[in-house]
Amino acid sequence: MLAQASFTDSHEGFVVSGEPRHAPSWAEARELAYQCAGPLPSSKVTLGEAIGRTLTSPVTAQRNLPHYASSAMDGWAINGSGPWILTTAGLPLSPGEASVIATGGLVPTAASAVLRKESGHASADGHLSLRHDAKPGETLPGRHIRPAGEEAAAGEVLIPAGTLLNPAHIALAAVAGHDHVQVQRKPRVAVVLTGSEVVTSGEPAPGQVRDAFGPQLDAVISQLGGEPGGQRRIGDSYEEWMAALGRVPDGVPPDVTITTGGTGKSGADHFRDAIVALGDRLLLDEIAMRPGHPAVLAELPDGRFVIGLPGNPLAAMMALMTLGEPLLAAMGSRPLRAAVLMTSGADIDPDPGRTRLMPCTRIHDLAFPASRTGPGMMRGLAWADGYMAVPPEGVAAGAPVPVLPLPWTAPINFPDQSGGYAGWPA
Ligand SMILES: Nc1nc2c(c(=O)[nH]1)N[C@H]1C(S)=C(S)[C@@H](COP(=O)(O)OP(=O)(O)OC[C@H]3O[C@@H](n4cnc5c(N)ncnc54)[C@H](O)[C@@H]3O)O[C@H]1N2
Ligand code: MOO
Repeated sequence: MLAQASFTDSHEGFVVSGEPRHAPSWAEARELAYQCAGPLPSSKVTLGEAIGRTLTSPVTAQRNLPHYASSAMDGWAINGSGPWILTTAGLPLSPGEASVIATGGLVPTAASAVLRKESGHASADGHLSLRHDAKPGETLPGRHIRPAGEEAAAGEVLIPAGTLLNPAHIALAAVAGHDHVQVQRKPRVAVVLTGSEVVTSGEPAPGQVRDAFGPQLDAVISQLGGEPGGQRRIGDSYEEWMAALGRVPDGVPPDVTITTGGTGKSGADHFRDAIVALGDRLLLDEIAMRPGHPAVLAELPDGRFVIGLPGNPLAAMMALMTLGEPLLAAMGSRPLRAAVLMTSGADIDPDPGRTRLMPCTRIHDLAFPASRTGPGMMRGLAWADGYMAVPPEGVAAGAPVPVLPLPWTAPINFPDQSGGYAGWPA
């Protein structure tokens, strides 16, 4: 299995049991990134912090919910069918007595019902009578009283473990008296942006490029279930790489570090050398896919993961989907998202030996490759509904092709999850 595979120190090839082999396929790389990490431990958070998180311990009703019988209306607590003598609010009622009560108020002992304000008439001399136009049944026992335990009995599970918490879950936990809940911890993801030619504002001069990652990568990390753990910029030197990868940043260390650029194997690219010098385990070096083939996945001796994304912007985003999405899903205890089979709207030529990840648009339930999708381009991805994983043998128009949503398109563009595609034949 790939999980047992490793690289030679010279990075010349992927070896399994001493035998050189080709770079893993796109599907193998996704699977390896998913299998290499387990769920992070849970953490206790305040209710306000818990929305959008996955609950790891059930929330139970510690006592009856509501815990006292309360009035559902503004009016009077009554004992009997009337008329009644008004008495002090809150005191036990004798037969024929009534007292003022507000919605949500504690129903006094021996009250048989609550009479709505619009159904009764209180006279100046302290008597209460039923109005002639009151609805039938207004004085029946239990009327307009919310009994204790109506919503849940003490001990009942209100929110099971595994629930993705929405605002209503949080309100439910609050009314049940909880201040904190146990949730799945999100992986903290730090970003190291490399390249002395990369500038962060304005129009770049010839030989410079404007940073495509800094302004958006943290948002994508959040959409993939991670917690952004800070960004750092370095140049291209080996020393800078060593410092950025080796140093545990102040405060909470990241669970994952994502780097951009420097994944090439030229003398100018130091990512691999730094990884090896730090004693890291290269879990994956190169993927048989395009773009993004130089992507790397490594594990540091202290258990932190490093994802090396290529510098070309589209290549980096496709490599992030291939490695980052599965890794963060595994750490967040979420399933690996399956591709959906869609019908290709176009013929796509073979590209022997590698999967092509092509941003695509959905038109009348057909998937069409987007245009302007060179490895360094962003225009195609910007308008895409997802990306196709085109197999090495290509795909004919009208034939099925696996398609995955992008983190920012998932909720709206892929309603039909039937025919989910779990893996690519190795
Ligand atoms: N001799 C070979 N050269 C290259 C190969 C190869 O196989 N043999 N592969 C090409 C492919 S494919 C890719 S992808 C890149 C990988 O490059 P690196 O990861 O080493 O990245 P850099 O060389 O640092 O940068 C590549 C490209 O991306 C631009 N870049 C870098 N950072 C940013 C950023 N933050 N925002 C926007 N653009 C960025 C950088 O300026 C370069 O233009 O290698 C190919 N070469
Ligand atoms: O990974 Mo490179 O961008 O194929 O182009």
